[in-house]
This record gives sequence, C-alpha cells and structure tokens, in this order.
Amino acid sequence: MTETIHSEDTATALLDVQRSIAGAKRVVVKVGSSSLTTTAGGIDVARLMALTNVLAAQNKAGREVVLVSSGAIAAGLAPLGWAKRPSDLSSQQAAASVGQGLLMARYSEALGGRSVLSSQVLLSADDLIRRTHYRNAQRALERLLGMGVLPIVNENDTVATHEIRFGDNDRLAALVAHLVHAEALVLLSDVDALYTAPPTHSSAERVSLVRSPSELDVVKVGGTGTAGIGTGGMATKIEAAQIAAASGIPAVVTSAGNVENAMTGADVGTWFTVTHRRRSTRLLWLAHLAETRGRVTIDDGAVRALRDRHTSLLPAGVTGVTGDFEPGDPVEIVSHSGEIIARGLVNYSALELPEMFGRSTRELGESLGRDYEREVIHRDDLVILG
Ligand SMILES: Nc1ncnc2c1ncn2[C@@H]1O[C@H](COP(=O)(O)OP(=O)(O)O)[C@@H](O)[C@H]1O
Ligand SMILES: N[C@@H](CCC(=O)OP(=O)(O)O)C(=O)O
Repeated sequence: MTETIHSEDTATALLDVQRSIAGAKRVVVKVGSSSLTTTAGGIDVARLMALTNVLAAQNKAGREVVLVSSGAIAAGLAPLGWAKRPSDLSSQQAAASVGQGLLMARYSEALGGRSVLSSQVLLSADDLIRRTHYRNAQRALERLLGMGVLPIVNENDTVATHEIRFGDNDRLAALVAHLVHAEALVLLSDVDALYTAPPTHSSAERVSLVRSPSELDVVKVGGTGTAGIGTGGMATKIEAAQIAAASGIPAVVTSAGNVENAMTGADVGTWFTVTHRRRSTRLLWLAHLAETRGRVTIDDGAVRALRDRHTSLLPAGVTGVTGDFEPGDPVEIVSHSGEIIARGLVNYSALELPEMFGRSTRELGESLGRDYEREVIHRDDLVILG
C-alpha cells in the first residue's frame, strides 16, 4: 500500500472538509460488527471501551454524538453456541434479540463509567418511511440530544423482514445523520481508509479525498474484511458516504482506532466533501430503502408527467402491477421498458389497482365511490430517481 501526493487544490479541499468535520457540533458515528466483536463471536470489550472513551470525551466537550452501532447479531452468536452467522432470517432475528441486550449493557456500563448517559434507539425502515413515525423518531432523538444523552441506534433486527429493511447500518447511519440534521458522518471500519483496491493488493493506494462520484471510477472494491462478521463491506460505506455528501453532510471513512483523529480533523482515512444541498429527509429514506413491496408500471405520458412536471401519479397512467402491497407501502414505479423512474408510497393495494388502470379519477369516483378519487401516489410521497 502506498500514499498519494496531492495537488494544491486537492490539499485545500481536503483541509476544508477535515476542518468542517472537526468543527461539527452534531456528529453521527457508525461502527461495524467487525470492530466490536471477536472472531469467536463475543463482544470485544477492549475495543468497545476504546471507542466509548473517545465518544464520552467528545460528548463531555459539548459535541452531540449519535452512535449507530452494529454488532447485535454477532454478539448473540457465542451465547447461543453458534460458531458463525446463520443464513436464515429467524435465526438472525433470534441472535439479534440476544445480542442487542448484551451490547447495550456493555455500552451503558462503559459510557456510564465516564458519566455519559446513553440510550437505545431501534429503528425499522417500515416505521420510518411513514411521515408521522418519522417525525416521532426525529423528535425523540432531538430530545435525547438536547439533554446530553448519547443515543445508540441500530436497526430493529428482531422484527425486520427481508422485504423492508435498511439492510446495512452504513446506509442507516447516513439516513440517521440526515434525520437528526447532523453536520458530519464518521464511518468506522476495520480498515483505516478506502483504497484504490482491496488493501491486501500491493498496488492499493489510500484515497484521501472524494469530491464527486466519478472520482471513484478508479476504485476497486472487494468483499467484507472479516469473513462472516461484517455485512456491508467497503461498497456500503462508499454508498453511505455518498448519500450523506449528496444531502449536505461531509463524511469520513476510517478505522475504529482512528475515531478521535477523524473527529478532530487529522489526516487519516477517506474524506467525502459535500456534493449537494440538503433534501427532504423523509423521501431520502424512501430512495435508499433496500427493497420495496412491489412495482407499478406506467405509460410514457405518466413517465413524462412525473419526471418533467413532478405531478402525482394518477390511475389513468398505470398499466400494470406486480407484488403484494397494501396502502401506504413503498413501491417502485417503472416504465414499459423496465426503467425505474421513481419510488413512492402507494394509496391502494395491489389487489385494488388493476380495475383502476387507465381510468380517470372522476369516473372512478362515480363508479367505485369517493375513496377511489385519490391519486395512486401523491406527489409528496414520490421520489424521482435518476
Ligand atoms: N477498495 C477497498 N478499500 C478498503 N477496504 C476494502 C476495499 N475493498 C474491500 N475492502 C474490505 O472492506 C472491509 C470493511 O468492510 P466490513 O468488513 O463490512 O466492515 P464493517 O463490519 O466495519 O462494516 C475491509 O476490511 C476491507 O478488507
Ligand atoms: N443490524 C445488524 C448489523 C447490520 C450491519 O450493517 O452490520 P455491519 O456491516 O457490521 O455494520 C446487527 O446489529 O447485527
């Protein structure tokens, strides 16, 4: 592995983003299973203590820190007598249920020992994409941070299903950073930075700054580091850093051992500069949800209306549905050629929609009743992709 030499404007941009993260009052820090658990499947207390010591010091210094911590499933393996991460959902749910409590006990003891109060916040994607639930989570986190508490967030793995889940905590951390209006996102891993190739390659160079997605074209990303422990790998960290950067939040990827350096702006890791301004938070959840419940196919006129005029989706433009969704569920909206146009929260079930295809809202109201006068997806519940 080698270091890159920077041009003058790269060095200035790097310094700017390092300063902005060092000066951020509210920071979301994400730590992965591989940094918290031993390969044998238990919690690595020494590493957890090292991390919490830094976070406690930052909290005491007046920074508001939200920790997004993985590790529930990994921490549940040893107590259940399992040697490796199970592949079936119900066993993962059981392991998370055992491990999450153990993990939180360690965190509250470690942070409590440094006089920092911590709290557990378990989020599920299904809850958070709904407007009222999302505001509810936002209010709770705001209240906790206002009181100096250090919230520890994880996905609610015990009740999460394959269909609707964040899937990886890197992405969850980016969405939480947006939810709480954080000024910085720190993504911790078992590797100290993003490299141009998996770090075991002799030619791999540290990527110290990412200013736009195209700068990642040269980067080759391999699988997860510690076999059977981490789930996301570097790919999900890059995606998470880009979600944050594209919504106004600078991000840094480095190792858990470098957390203090990253939070104070030292030249470690890979820094992602902001690429766009902040966007509507609720729809960000929808855009980056791992999976949806079904698909709604629309005709070319509806594609243009959605893309060019940002209208609601009306029954007249719908030509097909697949999947098994209920009102309020997230669905994908695709064109006839199969191109994904948007995602949205649908107002009708997959069973109700077919008899509405191609019909005007007025005609539907007259023949089926006023409940059928609503749009298929309201424009406020739509996010256009691409
Ligand atoms: N281009 C790359 N740069 C850095 N790390 C990479 C790259 N490609 C693959 N990796 C691997 O990604 C791993 C980090 O992901 P993962 O094990 O899922 O961590 P975590 O549990 O912290 O989420 C590293 O250990 C590294 O081996
Ligand atoms: N929510 C899961 C972890 C999901 C996840 O993204 O794991 P990791 O790749 O270790 O950050 C858990 O607590 O086990």
